[in-house]
Amino acid sequence: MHSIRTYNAISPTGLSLFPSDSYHVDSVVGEPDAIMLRSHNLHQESFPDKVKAIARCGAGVNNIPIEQCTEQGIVVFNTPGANANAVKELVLAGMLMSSRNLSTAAEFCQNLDQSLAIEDFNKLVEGGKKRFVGSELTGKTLGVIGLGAIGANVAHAALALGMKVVGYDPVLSVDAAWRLSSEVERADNLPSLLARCDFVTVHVPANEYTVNMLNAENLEQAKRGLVILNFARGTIVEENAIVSEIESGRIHRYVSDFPSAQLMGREQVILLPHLGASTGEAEDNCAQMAARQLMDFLENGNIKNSVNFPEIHLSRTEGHRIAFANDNVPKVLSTVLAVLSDMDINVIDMLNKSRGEIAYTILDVEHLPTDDLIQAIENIEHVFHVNVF
Ligand SMILES: NC(=O)c1ccc[n+]([C@@H]2O[C@H](COP(=O)([O-])OP(=O)(O)OC[C@H]3O[C@@H](n4cnc5c(N)ncnc54)[C@H](O)[C@@H]3O)[C@@H](O)[C@H]2O)c1
Ligand SMILES: O=C(O)[C@H](O)COP(=O)(O)O
Repeated sequence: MHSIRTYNAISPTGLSLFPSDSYHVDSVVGEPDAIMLRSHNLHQESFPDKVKAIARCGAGVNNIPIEQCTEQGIVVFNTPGANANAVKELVLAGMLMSSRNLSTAAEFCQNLDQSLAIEDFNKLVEGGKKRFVGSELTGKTLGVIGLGAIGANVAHAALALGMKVVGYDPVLSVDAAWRLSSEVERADNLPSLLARCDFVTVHVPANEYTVNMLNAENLEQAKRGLVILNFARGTIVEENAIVSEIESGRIHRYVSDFPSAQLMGREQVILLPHLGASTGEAEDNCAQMAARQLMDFLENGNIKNSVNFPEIHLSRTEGHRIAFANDNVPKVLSTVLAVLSDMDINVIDMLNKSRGEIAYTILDVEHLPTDDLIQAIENIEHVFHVNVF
């Protein structure tokens, strides 16, 4: 029986994929084999030795101590692209809310004097509307920072609306580059992107390289009337700089999914309660993908969409499976194979992959591995987390 501890509201569509006769899934499991979560912060928590994997139902993994997990041999998964459409739609909503002044216009209507006679009421409506005259998206320029799953979706939707799109992503993967329309122009740096855009949207992960990526220095180069959209993480945009450029009139609107006390109460700021991935469809997609990845790992040792371990898939053979992780240094695999050879154990199939400082091997052997064999592999220097499937 595998036990999975959950945090946050995870879609039942995903949780129901775990067969109840072989999985115990609950929010109160004390010593789980794996953890499944959304934005719950794990940074202050320690993980019992039994924990083998953590699955983030979503994209951002800044709530998980990845380095600590890697040291403990815990495989961390996320679900790339599973909520990208939901975020794209909210970015479009944010652009429309800003360009047509929708939040202030809607608030104006909610506060109209209901006691007025119908003619006076209508006069107020018609008279008031000139305060909210907006502009159209077609023909405007959108800057997209980070052209991964969400950024590419947003870029393509903006092109379809007749906008020009400029992208900035110096670490774009080859796969992501293949998916991107050739109509997306490339900016070499942030100041040049900011200088020519009417809207700028950020879609990069929160990490040490992206803290305050939009800041006082580069926002000084921005075109007047700029709308900035932040559906990535609060830390990516320097709030003090946003506030001062709002006060200078350079920034027309700041739309953020990450509210803070400093941003509240300003007409030019539209705040949402981290709603980007909160659609039924995205929650289902993320939970299903996370559940499938966890099951394939816990049952077969295969790894797909991990942020700290190599991708690896070995189809099951008739044999018995052993998988182990080790420091990515010479001679570990040959030592393991020598142990098998000394014990007269025949290897049917094998796959070894590495990623940075971690190596991971799946071995299918002819006979059921004994405790002595597992102990012998565990005793080899640099090997950690040996599992039998
Ligand atoms: N608001 C929400 O609810 C919500 C939902 C999903 C994702 N997110 C956030 O959005 C982020 C992006 O999600 P995604 O699914 O597009 O991820 P992704 O991994 O598909 O794309 C991220 C892109 O950022 C690029 N990048 C990384 N560092 C960069 C840098 N320093 N400069 C420029 N580009 C850089 C990468 O090359 C990649 O193309 C997530 O990490 C998460 O924090 C928020
Ligand atoms: O990184 C993500 O996928 C989003 O921020 C979604 O977070 P949530 O699952 O807590 O809504």
